[in-house]
Amino acid sequence: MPAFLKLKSEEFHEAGPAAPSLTRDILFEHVSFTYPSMGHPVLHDLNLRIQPGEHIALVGENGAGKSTLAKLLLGLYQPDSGRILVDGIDLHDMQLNSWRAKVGAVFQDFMRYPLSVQDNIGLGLLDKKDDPAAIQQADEMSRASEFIEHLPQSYQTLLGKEFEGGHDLSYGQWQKLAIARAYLREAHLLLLDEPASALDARTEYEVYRQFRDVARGKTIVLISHRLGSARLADRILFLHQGSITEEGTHDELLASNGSYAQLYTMQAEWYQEKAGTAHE
Ligand SMILES: Nc1ncnc2c1ncn2[C@@H]1O[C@H](COP(=O)(O)OP(=O)(O)OP(=O)(O)O)[C@@H](O)[C@H]1O
Repeated sequence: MPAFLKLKSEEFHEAGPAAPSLTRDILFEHVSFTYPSMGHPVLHDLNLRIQPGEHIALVGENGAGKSTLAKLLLGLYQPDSGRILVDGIDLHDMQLNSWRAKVGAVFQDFMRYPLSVQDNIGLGLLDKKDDPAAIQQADEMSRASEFIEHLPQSYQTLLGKEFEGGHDLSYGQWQKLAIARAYLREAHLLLLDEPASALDARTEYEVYRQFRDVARGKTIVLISHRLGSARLADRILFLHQGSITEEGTHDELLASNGSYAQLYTMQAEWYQEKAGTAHE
């Protein structure tokens, strides 16, 4: 069972209106959220409008609330106060299954299914599961095809340590399959929470760039600590202790010389130093 279904709270609605067929507009209105085990809110009075087809990057330090925001958007948790509207419909009142069917999500704790490569990618997509052309396109986009070609039975290779003869993959290879699976869903909204953290910075950048190019017209929310990938987004939101403290394009945020600019400069210097020592 996918991780996000396990997280699902019992109190969510399965009645109510279905998710709109075309996601036009996502609106966070004064959203606050507190985990029951925490004494203070993780998100405070957050206001955010995501335009249709917009590519958003959510960045900020560890614990700023980025994943929590993504989970609220998926309907895994409900705000304590405020509301999240999709095309004007409160997520709380919507049939969550129909909403999730329109969202392709890759979380840090993505699932690894003890199935063949092909089934791992096409899982739950009856129309796509046996469509090799669609699967191959998704793999090329996620760069999964590079290692699949070298597996003993290519797409039919059985994955997972659970099976005798099952082939295990590296974390980064599993991650590429999860990205391919999300791409194949033809979702209106793609929610990518550190989808490529196990990949090196250059591969992450390439995967995200390709994803962005093929996903034109779809809304993308990317969470990444690598600001080199985040800079490809139409708009970057910098989260600090549960509030959006800076927002704009990469160039605008650099020009404003705030926390984003500092973090970006630090990362750029780090990569330059690393490249320098590699050449010594
Ligand atoms: N299930 C949970 N129960 C209780 N507290 C949680 C839970 N998930 C996250 N938190 C806490 O909420 C805060 C925000 O966490 P969140 O994962 O949203 O941050 P983040 O910005 O995505 O961080 P990171 O960059 O490290 O992934 C943190 O203090 C975290 O410890």
